[in-house]
Amino acid sequence: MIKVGIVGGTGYTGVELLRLLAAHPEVQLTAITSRKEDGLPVAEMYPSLRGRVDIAFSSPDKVDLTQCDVVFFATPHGVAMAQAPELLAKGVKVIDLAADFRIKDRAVFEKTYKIDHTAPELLEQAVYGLPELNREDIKKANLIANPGCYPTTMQLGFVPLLKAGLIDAGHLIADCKSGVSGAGRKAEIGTLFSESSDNFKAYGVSGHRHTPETAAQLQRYTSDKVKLIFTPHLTPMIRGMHSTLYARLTKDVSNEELQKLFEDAYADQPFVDVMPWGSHPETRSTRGANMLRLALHRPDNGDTLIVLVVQDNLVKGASGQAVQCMNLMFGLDEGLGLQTIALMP
Ligand SMILES: NC(=O)C1=CN([C@@H]2O[C@H](COP(=O)(O)OP(=O)(O)OC[C@H]3O[C@@H](n4cnc5c(N)ncnc54)[C@H](OP(=O)(O)O)[C@@H]3O)[C@@H](O)[C@H]2O)C=CC1
Ligand SMILES: CC(=O)N[C@@H](CCC(=O)OP(=O)(O)O)C(=O)O
Repeated sequence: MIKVGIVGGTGYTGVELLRLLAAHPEVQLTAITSRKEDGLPVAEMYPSLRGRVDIAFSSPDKVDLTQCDVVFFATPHGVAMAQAPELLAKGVKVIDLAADFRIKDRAVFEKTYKIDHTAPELLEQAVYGLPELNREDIKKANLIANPGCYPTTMQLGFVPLLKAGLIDAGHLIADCKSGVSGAGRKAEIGTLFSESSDNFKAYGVSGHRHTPETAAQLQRYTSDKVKLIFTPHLTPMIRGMHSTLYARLTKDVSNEELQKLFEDAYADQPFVDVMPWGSHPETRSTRGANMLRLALHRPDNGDTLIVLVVQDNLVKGASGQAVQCMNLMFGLDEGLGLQTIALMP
């Protein structure tokens, strides 16, 4: 059994990790932290876990995480970088759901997140945890930088086109919508029911921290300079993400060839579903499931290709992806514990 620790277990990605790991046949939940809820049984805070999770939260200063084989950080940016060096030195693998190790360039990280990096020596060894693009490196990794939720949709939608050299890398547009759980469980005015439930708005239009992360990753797949315009929106649903990606085709290519490109790219990827040409993927077709669905459109057969991408921000966009990485790191079947089908209706 893999002994698992979770730092930041009271938040949304933390409880989603618990839901997935409680059903995982190879995992023994060993430690879970909360700064405020020391001693509180997890199932008392989250009755959804009654009868399935029988440990209590511990204050981070009381828990010995070095007894774990792997520790997930479901914490705000800046927490994992403080603890990862010691854990790694003691042979504990680390999976960070925040951004501490996502951007290799320290200066870009510090400018984007406005915090000093306290473990820059680990940036090089950290592996970006997107299994569909980095599977072999993830298998060998000790430190995983789990991708952001929006970046997962943008990369899996744009990369096959960039790799094939079919689109203008300097003109990528991503118009993305997230459910409110994407902002986490902490209290904030913008996520109050009366602010977000009957409302729809863009945010971060002149610059969001996921733009440099995504652009740097996309750049790995083309020698042309990537220019990405990314506009996130907050949409009145709890879970779910819908990204509409626009790319300008630069080669003479048929719709059938484009569809085949995506089908071939994801043929052996259990958690990416390429839907029939012209489909309209719905966020609810992924709710609770570790699944990303996408579909292609080309209005008037012109030179603009549209890729529609949906996922559950908390599963394929965060905790499910993290468990997928854990499975790979420990030589397990990649899909272990991740077979839940989306809830309908
Ligand atoms: N929500 C989403 O859809 C996604 C989130 N992410 C990323 O995952 C991470 C967690 O997000 P989310 O679960 O939504 O956030 P939440 O705000 O819901 O939870 C954050 C958790 O971190 C703990 N925490 C906060 N500060 C510290 C600290 N200094 N030391 C130790 N623990 C701390 C809190 O617990 P307590 O106060 O009890 O100690 C809480 O359990 C973030 O970095 C986020 O950006 C990534 C992809 C998607
Ligand atoms: C709706 C909402 O607020 N979403 C968050 C993104 C959540 C996420 O994936 O982000 P990180 O792991 O990079 O923090 C935001 O835009 O800040």
